[in-house]
Amino acid sequence: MKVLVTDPIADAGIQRLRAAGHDVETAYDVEGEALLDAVADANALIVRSGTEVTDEVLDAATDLVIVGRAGIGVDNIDIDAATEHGVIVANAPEGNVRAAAEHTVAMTFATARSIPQAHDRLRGGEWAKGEFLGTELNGKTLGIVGLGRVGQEVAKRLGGLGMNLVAFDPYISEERADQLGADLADDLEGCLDQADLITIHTPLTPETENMIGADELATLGGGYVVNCARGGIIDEPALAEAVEDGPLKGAAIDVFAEEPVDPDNPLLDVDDVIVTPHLGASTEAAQENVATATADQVLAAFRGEPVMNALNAPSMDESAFPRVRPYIDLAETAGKIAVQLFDDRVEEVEISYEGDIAEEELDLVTASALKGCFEPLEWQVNAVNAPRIADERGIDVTETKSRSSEDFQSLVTVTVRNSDDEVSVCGTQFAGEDPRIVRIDGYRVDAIPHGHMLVARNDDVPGVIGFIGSTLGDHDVNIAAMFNARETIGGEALSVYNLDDPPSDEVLSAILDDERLIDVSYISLNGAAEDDEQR
Ligand SMILES: NC(=O)C1=CN([C@@H]2O[C@H](COP(=O)(O)OP(=O)(O)OC[C@H]3O[C@@H](n4cnc5c(N)ncnc54)[C@H](O)[C@@H]3O)[C@@H](O)[C@H]2O)C=CC1
Ligand SMILES: O=C(O)C(=O)COP(=O)(O)O
Repeated sequence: MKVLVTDPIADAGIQRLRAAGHDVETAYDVEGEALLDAVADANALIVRSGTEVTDEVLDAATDLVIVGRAGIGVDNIDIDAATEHGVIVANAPEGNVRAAAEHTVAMTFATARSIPQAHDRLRGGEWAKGEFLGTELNGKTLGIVGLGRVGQEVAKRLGGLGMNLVAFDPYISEERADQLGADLADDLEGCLDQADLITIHTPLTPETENMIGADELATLGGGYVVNCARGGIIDEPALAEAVEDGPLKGAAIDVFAEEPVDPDNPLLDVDDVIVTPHLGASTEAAQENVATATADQVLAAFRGEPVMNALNAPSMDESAFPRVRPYIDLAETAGKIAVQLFDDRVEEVEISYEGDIAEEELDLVTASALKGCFEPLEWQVNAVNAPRIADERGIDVTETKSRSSEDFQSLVTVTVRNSDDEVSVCGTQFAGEDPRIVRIDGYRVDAIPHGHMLVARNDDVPGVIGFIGSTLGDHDVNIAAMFNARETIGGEALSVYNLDDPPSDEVLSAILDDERLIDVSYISLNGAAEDDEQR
């Protein structure tokens, strides 16, 4: 597989991918047409904040399985478009949290004591001791906007250095804030009102974009602003003005609405605004952590395993994966068989789990069943976009679970239906990952779900199985295995055949022409392309 890396990541991540046998190509600072060319044959794309992963990039990347973000913020990735394209987006939400928190603490002290400004003056030969009277942080109130992973680490550190804490985060519990010794403000204004210094730790979203403007800065009064989260959350010209002309004493900014920052950005022109070029995550430890975590997610995606930090695909607990894995393929297969037997417009898909499997977290299995249902319809589908495709096409999806199962340890049933009809296909795993289809529409069968299958429904009269066998034989199609089931003697019967080759349309109509046959369906469990080739 080819992995394209378009922002610098630690070598440890690249080595991990190469050690697993993949080609890793680095193309830093590519944009426009060059980026579109570079991604054209990539199976994975690894980025940091420097690459805009747009709909256009995803369109060009026809073989892409995953976009790995070696870091936290994903505002540079069009996740909706990735989902449409069936591409997983995964970030590395843990590895650089401490680095970002430490940089925030460093920036807080640097602005409160004007360290960069004093440094510059001294380097310029001036002993300006009398001009820098800083703010002591001990006993002052820190307002934390966004009390997530980084915000909480900042709370621990600056709380430990004697600051009082007030936080605004509508999505965090009072209890968690209490544990950190922070008062939870009811709204942003309440937080700004109490704070001597605010630090921003939210993601950049439509909700947080420009959430700190001139009015909010006026509410903060004569304090400081630190932003090591994302540019675009604070209105930059308003901040520059509030520091330059009052009321703010200073600001420390690591991130900008546009990066690399435009030299004309007003923040670069104000003495009491100190700046760093998006360095929050730039420590050796953080970079090694996020690069290896991202490489692991790419490897999991290549192996078809759940991607732990996927933002647009079902993920699961690593320890549960071995128990669930056999059912991922089985559900897909049951979906493929059900939809090919149904042969009508699908309005509803029901996935039922019975027995031990019902105890597990099954989002991934359900997504896989949907993939199976939609793939024979030749929709571009995978487990990432299958739930969305169902939603967009108005197909109702229901999942049911029952801890008890009559005959088997675990059963997965996929039922496709519309208001006129339905087909259900039920599968299990025998010991050692031996998948079987054990029921089709209530008929008890024991079919190996593999390759080319023929499912016939016929009157239960003598000679039908022989007729089907000889018709297939006359056309050079060999039967590898078969299973027959019936409702009542002389009623209706259903037989399932595993074939070595796909039957031509001619054989199928020769079989169906016989009046004893009610229905014959050829089920391909290969890809359509593979099938066409064999035909
Ligand atoms: N400067 C740098 O190099 C780095 C920057 N970051 C950035 O730091 C920020 C925080 O990262 P994490 O703590 O890991 O994210 P997180 O997702 O753990 O926490 C974000 C918090 O913001 C809260 N939030 C969301 N909308 C809000 C709103 N409208 N008002 C108040 N709170 C809101 C959420 O409830 C959540 O608790 C992100 O923007 C991330 O990209 C992270 C690492 C390095
Ligand atoms: O992880 C994040 O959100 C960061 O902002 C770090 O960005 P970077 O990987 O240094 O471009």
